[in-house]
Amino acid sequence: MTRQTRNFAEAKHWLRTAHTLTEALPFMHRYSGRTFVVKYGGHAMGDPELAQIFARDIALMKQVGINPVVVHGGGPQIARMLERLNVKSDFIDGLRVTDKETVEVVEMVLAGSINKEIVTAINAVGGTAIGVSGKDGGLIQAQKLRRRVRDSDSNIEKILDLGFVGEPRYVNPQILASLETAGMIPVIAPIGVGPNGETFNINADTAAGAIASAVGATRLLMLTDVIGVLDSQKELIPDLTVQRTRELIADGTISGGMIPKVETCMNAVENGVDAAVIMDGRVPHALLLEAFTDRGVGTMIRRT
Ligand SMILES: Nc1ncnc2c1ncn2[C@@H]1O[C@H](COP(=O)(O)OP(=O)(O)O)[C@@H](O)[C@H]1O
Ligand SMILES: CC(=O)N[C@@H](CCC(=O)OP(=O)(O)O)C(=O)O
Repeated sequence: MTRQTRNFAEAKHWLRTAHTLTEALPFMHRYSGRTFVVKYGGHAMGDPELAQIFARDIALMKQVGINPVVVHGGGPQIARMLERLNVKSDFIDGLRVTDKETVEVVEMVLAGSINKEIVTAINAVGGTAIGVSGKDGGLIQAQKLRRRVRDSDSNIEKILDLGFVGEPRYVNPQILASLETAGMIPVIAPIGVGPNGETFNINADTAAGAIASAVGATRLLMLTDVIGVLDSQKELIPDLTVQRTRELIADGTISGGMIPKVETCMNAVENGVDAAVIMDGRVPHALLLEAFTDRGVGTMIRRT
């Protein structure tokens, strides 16, 4: 690249670039040494160009002193593999009913191909990423998810059986601290290990929330394929408190797949995470905009 600036337009472009860099400096200071847990959803990782930008942003965060921890999903990718293998799959309340055969496929796709793709992409742009599943080092110790539901006909409460769907019981922060000390970026597949060595399929949002709380993250960033939480007029809500979020669930403004997402965020901010942001993973460099500018993107949820 030549160091000569050829004309006025070019000079203006470089000045803007310099301005952006100086604008980022206070944020780099503020977040140096802090942990950002980034949930990278299966829908957000569909586009190869965006996947490369994501990898670059994660490597850059690490380079400037933030400690990024990536927790990935892969719902659509699991669905494709199950279809190829002719295994039927159902969802209840946004969670995949997971029998023995399904959990093997889930682990293969999440801890195998997807995890290594993300690791390879980050390493290709100069980061040092290490792929782990919740089984490695006992990182995510899980138990069978027990969710109470009320039968609409009999009005009797029962426990929903989703098979090998798990919920985190304990996240071992030591493993992540060791990787941080060694300058490595953890890339975590949301697979948990049970008390008897069972494999559990954990919703990636839930896993990211539990990890963020366990390490006392400064931010939990949830990359999805909507711009954030929308109000009843379908406009973006930039900021929410836990109380306001509960009201929006109660009045039906927040519904469907957004409910477990905001619940994860509320849980995280009530358990030591400074703030959680639901943001659009389809926007190039959404992570950098959130971390290094005062024009955050998406919806930020705080405790109060
Ligand atoms: N108030 C709301 N604001 C934004 N999205 C909402 C809202 N209520 C329901 N949703 C739905 O939640 C979906 C996001 O959840 P989901 O599809 O489970 O995300 P992911 O696959 O990234 O985990 C949106 O696509 C939208 O259809
Ligand atoms: C229990 C459960 O539903 N697990 C999810 C795990 C992957 C995931 O959560 O991926 P996304 O973030 O891309 O949706 C599943 O089997 O699809």
